[in-house]
Amino acid sequence: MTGTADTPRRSLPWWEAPSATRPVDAVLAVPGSKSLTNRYLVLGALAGGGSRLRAPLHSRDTELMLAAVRALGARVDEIPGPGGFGPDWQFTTPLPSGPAASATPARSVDCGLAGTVMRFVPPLAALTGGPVRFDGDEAARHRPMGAVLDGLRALGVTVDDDGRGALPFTVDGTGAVTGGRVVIDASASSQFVSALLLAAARFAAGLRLEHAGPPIPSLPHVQMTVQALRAVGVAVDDGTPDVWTVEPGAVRPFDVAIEPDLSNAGPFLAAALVTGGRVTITGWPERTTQGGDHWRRILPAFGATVTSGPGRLTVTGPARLRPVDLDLSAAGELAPTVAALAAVAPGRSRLHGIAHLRGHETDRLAALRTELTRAGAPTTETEDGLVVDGGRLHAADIHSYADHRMATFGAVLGLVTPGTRVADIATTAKTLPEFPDLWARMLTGGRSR
Ligand SMILES: O=C(O)C1=C[C@@H](OP(=O)(O)O)[C@@H](O)[C@H](O)C1
Ligand SMILES: C=C(OP(=O)(O)O)C(=O)O
Repeated sequence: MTGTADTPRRSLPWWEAPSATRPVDAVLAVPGSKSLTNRYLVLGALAGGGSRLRAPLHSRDTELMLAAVRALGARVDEIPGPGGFGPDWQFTTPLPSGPAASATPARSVDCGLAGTVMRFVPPLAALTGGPVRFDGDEAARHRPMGAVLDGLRALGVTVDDDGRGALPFTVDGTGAVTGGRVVIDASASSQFVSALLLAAARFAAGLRLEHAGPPIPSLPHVQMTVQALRAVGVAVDDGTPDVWTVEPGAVRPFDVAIEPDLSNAGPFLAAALVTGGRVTITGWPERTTQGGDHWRRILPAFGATVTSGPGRLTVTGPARLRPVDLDLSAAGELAPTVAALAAVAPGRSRLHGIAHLRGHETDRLAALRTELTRAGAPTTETEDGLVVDGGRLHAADIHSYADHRMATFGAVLGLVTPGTRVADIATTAKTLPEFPDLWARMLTGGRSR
């Protein structure tokens, strides 16, 4: 997979983005959270047998995580689930730990373009005996991960890479990790912290993790990690900012229902705003650590009305969107959808706190600047965000850079610009393979589940 903001891939099929002929009015269920699914796959590999994920997300990122924990020796069965989005996953055997019985051939983990796989799995690999080679898509080799590799080295783990602090690399586990104190700079990704915390209860001395550097982005995701660990009996102290202590101990088997992915709900909610319509997402949790819950604060800034009832969230669009000035540091993964809304809102919008998006699936600040400008919303990059002059969009061919959220960003623009095409809509399979179908259902006033 290649393509940067300035040299997008050119040979991909184009998707004719449907435009909205009337305000959308739909009630939709979205599949499970990528972030929760991949955390519980890691925790299931560390817990005793029997752990079950109900209604997990089935998508490229989660199938890659499943394949990774299986490659490391965990056994996971598929069990028919009640929902409409695929089977449950049940662990029968966790990861083997301790030294390899004899010299084992290197196992390999394909990270695809999944940040959660490339960051969360190396500490697991260190707990198993023998070498594990990690690689992924070409674009994944540009995503930062030096803090995880250096953190593991500081904890006594052997890691071989080519010195760039990125894929590909090999973790040569002895079957045990000493653990102790480690200091990292997690300003490029909250996943660096989550990665080390998730496996830490199995380190002999546990972990005292300290962050030193500019602020950590996406902090709700760290809170999600802490909460998931506590739910499976792991003692975590997060009482001091930028310091986490994890006590060594067992990870308890669990039975967990995965919440819907609230970040993936975003483009559907955005459809209500740009068409002056109404969209309800079912299964919206009352309390959650998902960054996608920030839609409740973000969408009203554009003039939308957000109401929630038991297990649902309804968004009603205004007659005309207002421009915004938003700090998205807590929920950077929402930025492409927010940028699409800013492009529709007449006037100048400013998005900040998202410098780390340069290390996401693609350099998202460059990609958004390029595509917004192409579609008639002149956009400039700042040190940590974007300035978007919205309100005068026209049809365009939107490049998606192998980035699921750039593809759904294009779909939102397409609602209000007949003739818009989006490259490689299939890239949405990273976290939402059902996207084109759900989008079509939304536009025909559909209900799902
Ligand atoms: O831990 C997680 O599940 C995630 C953390 C965030 O990463 P960053 O901190 O790199 O933004 C988020 O953007 C990503 O989509 C998922
Ligand atoms: C940044 C994202 O993904 P990843 O988990 O690959 O970092 C994302 O989904 O927006």
